[in-house]
Amino acid sequence: MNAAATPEPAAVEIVALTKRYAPGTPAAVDRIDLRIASGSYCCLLGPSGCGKSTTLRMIAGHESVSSGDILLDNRNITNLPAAARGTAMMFQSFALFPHLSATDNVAFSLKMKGVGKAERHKRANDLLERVAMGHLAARKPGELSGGQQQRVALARALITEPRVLLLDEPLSALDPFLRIQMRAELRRWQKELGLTFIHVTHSQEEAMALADTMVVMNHGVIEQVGSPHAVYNHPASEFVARFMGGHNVFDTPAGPIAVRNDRMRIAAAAQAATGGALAATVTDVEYQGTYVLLGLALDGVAAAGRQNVSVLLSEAAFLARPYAHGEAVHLSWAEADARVLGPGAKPSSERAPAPAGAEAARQDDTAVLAVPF
Ligand SMILES: Nc1ncnc2c1ncn2[C@@H]1O[C@H](COP(=O)(O)OP(=O)(O)OP(=O)(O)O)[C@@H](O)[C@H]1O
Repeated sequence: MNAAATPEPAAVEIVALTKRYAPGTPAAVDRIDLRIASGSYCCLLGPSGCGKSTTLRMIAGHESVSSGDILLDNRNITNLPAAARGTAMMFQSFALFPHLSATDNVAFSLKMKGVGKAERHKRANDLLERVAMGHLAARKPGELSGGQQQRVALARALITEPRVLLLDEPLSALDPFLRIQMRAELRRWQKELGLTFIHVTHSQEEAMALADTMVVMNHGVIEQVGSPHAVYNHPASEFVARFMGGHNVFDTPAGPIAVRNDRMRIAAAAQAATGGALAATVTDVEYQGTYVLLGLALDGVAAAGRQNVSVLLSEAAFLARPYAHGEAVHLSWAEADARVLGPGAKPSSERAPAPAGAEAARQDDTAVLAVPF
């Protein structure tokens, strides 16, 4: 790649994409449809085994497709070899050659293509300059920090002039501090390069920090697609609300609802208005600095798995009225903060007609005193 030139980003379209590893087994990826905007940062997110890496590998051409299509700027790349697709992959472990310098690692694919030494070294060093690694170009991977290795891995992926960069858990080999630092760098590079990035992660926090578009997957299907703000504020299903965290799910006569834990209203049991607020007991008080996280158990609720509720208070609110372990309280929320949850996506074999709207926010701000059943 000419370090000064930025290739046009490409839009990726996935149509009814399916992967079944063996006949008779459930599909690892089950008829998913997705359009990823050109020049955007897309995160595929979901629990282990949900099919996100399989999806990425099919886009990369490292895994065959059982059925469906993958288009890159309207060009059907489904059956093209990996090297002919216009994609490049950056792996979790960076997969650098330990015996080669940073320059030779980056230049490797050009060498395979028969590009002369002077030319390939120039292009590799230009790219290393671009990721602020020019001064360490002669070092081998073992002489570089994790973050520096990641920059070399990025330069190596970019040397093939990809239109789309595919990143498979690119931060998970780094320690937590470096992970946050490199996350910011990835985002900056994506904006600077203007490329389409598709990044697989199991971390909600990472996806929220990076993505223009989040794709939440479960059991081989897509549960929800949207901006981090949209997904966090309007989870489409109970799975998304629980997987994203920071939400409580309650059963109500109208169906399950989600309420963000920072939108919960809490009052001492003695002060609460009678009639309907949920009685609960504080089971845990966790100081988090800016916030204090209260863990609570609902009183007298039989439904397994939904008894535990969390409430996030600002430090100031908590200091103004500290709650103590074992204290009896009442919980409620404004109706505008309740999100009605749809049934969630199902694998195509079980798929029912589209769920009803996922959100039932109202304009009024009256407290709902919903009672679980
Ligand atoms: N090579 C394979 N052969 C058979 N089954 C596979 C293979 N690779 C993955 N699977 C299965 O396909 C499903 C999806 O796996 P995949 O690796 O795509 O999930 P993932 O969401 O990326 O999970 P993780 O975060 O653990 O990597 C899982 O049930 C997995 O066991």
